[in-house]
Order: sequence, then C-alpha cells, then structure tokens
Amino acid sequence: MSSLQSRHIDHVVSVATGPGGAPGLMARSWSRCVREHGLDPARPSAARILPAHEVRAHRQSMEQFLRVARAGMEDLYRRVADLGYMVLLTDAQGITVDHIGHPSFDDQLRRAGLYLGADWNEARAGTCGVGTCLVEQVPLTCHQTDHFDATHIGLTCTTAPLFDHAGRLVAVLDVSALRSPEDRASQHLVRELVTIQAERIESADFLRHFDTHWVLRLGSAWGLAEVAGEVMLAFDEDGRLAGANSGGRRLFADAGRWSSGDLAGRSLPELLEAPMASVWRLARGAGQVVCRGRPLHAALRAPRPKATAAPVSRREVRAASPLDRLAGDDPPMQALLARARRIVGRGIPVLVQGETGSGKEVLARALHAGGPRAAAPFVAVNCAALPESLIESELFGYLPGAFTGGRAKGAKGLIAQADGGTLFLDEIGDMPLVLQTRLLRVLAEGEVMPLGGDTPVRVDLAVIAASHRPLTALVASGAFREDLYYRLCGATLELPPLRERADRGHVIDTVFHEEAAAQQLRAALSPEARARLLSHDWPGNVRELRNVLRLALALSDGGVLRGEDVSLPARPGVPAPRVDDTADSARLVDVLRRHRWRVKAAADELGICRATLYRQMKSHDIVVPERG
Ligand SMILES: Nc1ncnc2c1ncn2[C@@H]1O[C@H](COP(=O)(O)OP(=O)(O)OP(=O)(O)O)[C@@H](O)[C@H]1O
Repeated sequence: MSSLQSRHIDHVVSVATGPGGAPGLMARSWSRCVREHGLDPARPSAARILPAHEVRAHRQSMEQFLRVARAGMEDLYRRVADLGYMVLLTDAQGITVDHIGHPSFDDQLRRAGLYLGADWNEARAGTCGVGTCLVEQVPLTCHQTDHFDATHIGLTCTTAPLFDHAGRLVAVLDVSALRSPEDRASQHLVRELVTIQAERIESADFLRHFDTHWVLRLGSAWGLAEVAGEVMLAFDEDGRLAGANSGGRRLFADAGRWSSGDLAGRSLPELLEAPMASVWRLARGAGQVVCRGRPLHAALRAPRPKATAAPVSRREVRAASPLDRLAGDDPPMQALLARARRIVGRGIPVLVQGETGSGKEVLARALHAGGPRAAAPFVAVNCAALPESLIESELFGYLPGAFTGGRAKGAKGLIAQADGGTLFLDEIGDMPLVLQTRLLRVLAEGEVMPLGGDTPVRVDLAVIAASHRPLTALVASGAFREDLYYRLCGATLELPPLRERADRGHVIDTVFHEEAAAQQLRAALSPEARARLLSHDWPGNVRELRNVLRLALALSDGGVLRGEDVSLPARPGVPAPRVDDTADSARLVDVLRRHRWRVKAAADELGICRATLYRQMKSHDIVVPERG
C-alpha cells in the first residue's frame, strides 16, 4: 500500500467518524459508508463483476431505455475519447449495463471495475461517482481521493442521474478516466458535458415514450425550444397532460401548486394558465406561449400517425349511447350531458341554446333517441323556415275544404305527426307572435285544433325547442311571449361553440369517421391535418367542420388525409366562403332540387346555415313546392 493510500485511509476514517457528522456531499457519503454500510477503507473489497446471465437480466429489464441511452453514450464517447475517458451506464442498482472504452485499455478498465457487470452501488463499492449519484440524485464528480476505497483513488468519475418519463431514477451516466490531473477543476467541463448528455438521453426517452402524444416544448432560448426544449409536456388531443420531463416537473413544482404525482390528467390551460388555442396555434410553426405569465419560446411536436384506421361503419358510430358520443373530455359539455341524461324522459320541456351549427338539432335528436320515446317519431319544425302563409296549416293540419289550395283529403299537421314522440321546434325565436299564442294553447292543453275543424285532437308530446338567439332577450324586447318562454324552458341546455370546447379532438374524430364512412373510404387523419383542424377558430362550428372534412375527403385519394388536403378559410375567424345574397337563384334551385327540397341538406352543401338559405330563397322568391 502506498503512503498516499495510507494517508487517505486515515483521513477518511477521521472525517467519517468525527463528531458532529460530516458536512459536504463526499464526506456525507464517507460517513454513510462507515456507519450504515459497515465499510472499512483499510480493507478494500475486490471489484464485484456480475456473471453474464445476471447482466443480461439487468439489461433486459430496461431494454428500450438502453437503446436510447446507447446513442447518447456513443455521442458522448466521441467527444471525450481523445482525452482518455470512457463512458459507462449503470442501472438504478448501480450495476454496469453498458460501457464504451478504448479496447487497448480493456484489462486495466476491467481491473478498475469500469466494465460490464461491475457493481458500483455505494453500499458495496463505497463512495464513488455512480453509487453516490444514486443516493444524492444530482450530477457530481468523484475525483481521485473523494473515493472511499483507497484502491480507487487514481480514478476520476463524473456522473449524472437519468430519470424516466415518470420521473423515476432509472440509470446513471458516468464518464471516467484511470488517470487525470490532480486539480479537480479539470473535471468542470466534463461535468457540463455529462449533464447535457444526460438531459438529451432523457429527452429522447421521453419523446419515444410519448410518441403517440402531442409534445409541447418550451425553452428560454430561441430556436432551441424546437430541438431541445428545457420543458417538455406530453398531452392528448383534449389538452390533458400525460407526462412532463424533469424540466416540466420542476416548473410546476416551483410554482408550488402541483407535485409530480398529481400532474397527470390536468388540463394544459390550467397548468400553463394559457388558453389551449395558443398551444394549438403552434401547430402552424414554432412561436411563443405565455406560460404562467412568462413568455417562453415554444414548439409543438405532432404524434406519430397511427396505423391507417379501419373504416368505421355508421352502425359502429351509432353503437354508443346517443348522448354519450356527443362529447369527449370537455367539462362543460360533460356537465351538460349529465344534466341531459337526468331530464330525459321526465316530461320536462327542453330549450337548447347555442350558436348556429353548434349541434342543437343533433342534441335534440340524441335526447329523443336516448329516451323512452325513441321508437316514436321525431318531428323537426323549422319555425324560421315555414312560409308565414303555410305555417298554420303545416303545424296544426287542416280538414278537407278548410282553405282554397288545400288538399282534398285535408292534412295532418306536424304537431299531430309527432304524437307519442318528440316535437323539435327549431329557431323558435323566429316564430310569429300570433302563432306563438296558438302554440302556447297546444302545449298548455295537450290538444291541437286543425284548421277548419271544431274538435280538438289530443296529442302527447315531448317538446324540445332551440334557438341561436337568446330567448330571454327576445322576451325582454317583446318579440317573444313570456308565458310561452316559461312553457318551453323547463330546462335550458346551453351548447358551447366549438372553438371553446376542449374536446375538439373528439368532435373532429367523430365527424371524420362519419364522413369517411359515408363516402365509404378507408381514410385516416394525419397529425398535421388534425393540427390544422384543431388550430382553426370554427366560426361555423361543427357544421363548418363537417363541410371542411367532407370536401377534404372527397378530394383526397382515400388514404391518409395530409395537412395540405385540409383547406380552411384563409384567416382564422373568417367563415368559409359563403353564397352571398346576390347568388344566382338558378343555382339555389338546382341545389335544392338535387336535395329534393330538403333545405337543411342543401344548406349544408352550400356551406351556409339554414336560416341564411331561407333568407336567400325569400329574396329570390323561391318557394318550397308543396308535398303530396
Ligand atoms: N357532437 C356532434 N358530433 C358530430 N356531428 C355534429 C355534432 N354536433 C353537430 N354536428 C354536426 O354539425 C352540423 C350542424 O349541427 P346541427 O344542425 O345540429 O346544428 P344547429 O345548432 O341545430 O344549427 P342551426 O342553428 O343552424 O340549426 C350537422 O352536420 C351535425 O351533424
């Protein structure tokens, strides 16, 4: 034993057993070695090398991580090999599971324990780069006489802990040299290198693990956010966090509100204190996000495209409960549906409010289909659409000879047709006042009097009314009867516009599958196409979304829909091109004819809402021909 080694042993023993505990990271470790692990620096233990089959078992338990780490180790080795260093990776127990060193030093490295299968756990090897890093969980340098064991005092080892996507310590990255300058400052640069490389390995592992998720990368340096975001947050299409890297966990822990344990599942807007739209906007290119009041450079990585989806049949789409499939993970929508499920079938009149195209009729149909009247008729009446001259006879029906121009046998009105089922009064706010009075009587008495008749007919109806105009305002201005309003709004369901919904991903998928099935295509949506759809403001709501997807699918080759296949209005917030009021009336008639005068279907093809089409028809004197 050299005199240097003897002096080292004395020093370690005096520090480790000295009074008052040992300050500093290395001295703390020496103390642990003596007091907890029962090690004696005067009795060095031989390097413990595990047999090959045990090493294999250790490697197998972290196979995927090893593959990613290997690339990082090779890169690191290229930078330090000329300076006489080797690179080593251990698992969380301190067992060396991979190493790269110059083959000509193989024997020396093996003797020093810098070899596959070597056990560097502190409890066995004493204070060392790997073992102490496993305990302290920070990057550190164990330089020469920092080592506990006197046989290791020639070595210099710099290490950094590696955490997996869930924040668990899984490995230690180590750069070691058999010989090095005595001055520990010589290792500063190595420590920087190891720390950076450890972060890169963690990032690569994080991106691999979350490759089917969106990943938001945030950084304080321009340009770097895209390739090496200090903060990485993986989330799903509904904006729910699936995982955060060390930087992300630190960011939220520093904010003092969330520990790593309760981050998953939280919504990104809640965590970042920024609207989801500002995140989706990044799908068009890197930019800035104001995160918790602090502007950060940001980039978004799209998920790996899933295997081409099998076509979903209409039957499959319909298989779920009609109300369930209207929304994904959007808290206001889920609350609305929970309310809807409670009132369905209870004889409570429902008023649905929401912007045009937000799905008021879809919701009304789902309420009907999800209730006890599902087998009975659902009759939709568009109160804005019925020509004033016909509205009475259409709604209430008429007896033979009730008026000139009527059919000889008379006709059953829409209200009577809905008997036993659901009467859906769409655009109720546009119903003329005089008819409001008659409708009120029907609802109050449960009877309808056909034109020209003197005996009322009993009707049993579930009533759902809808309007894009707030009915309370119409009541206040005198355009809508207050008593009718109260008769209709047993429960009000307010549909949020698509741009405010956190489950836009769900709506996009549903409509996409429905449209693909309707066109009998085996199509899938690429992440880029989805990103474009998610970042749009949807002034025309779900109707606009459906039109965009219908067109994109019709023009596509039926495979994966790419970003460029999706054509959106030039500026976000600007509605899709619409037929203006001077539109050629021949074209309108043509489209209407093709849809057998089903105004809703014609409006959908024209990309306008039903009310606009009716307005245009009115201004061109186009009248729906009488049926029958
Ligand atoms: N949750 C949804 N899932 C799938 N498609 C939907 C959904 N909501 C609405 N849609 C689609 O959006 C379009 C417009 O829906 P709907 O006619 O119900 O809207 P609306 O609010 O009644 O519109 P308007 O006020 O113009 O009458 C339709 O093509 C419908 O199929």
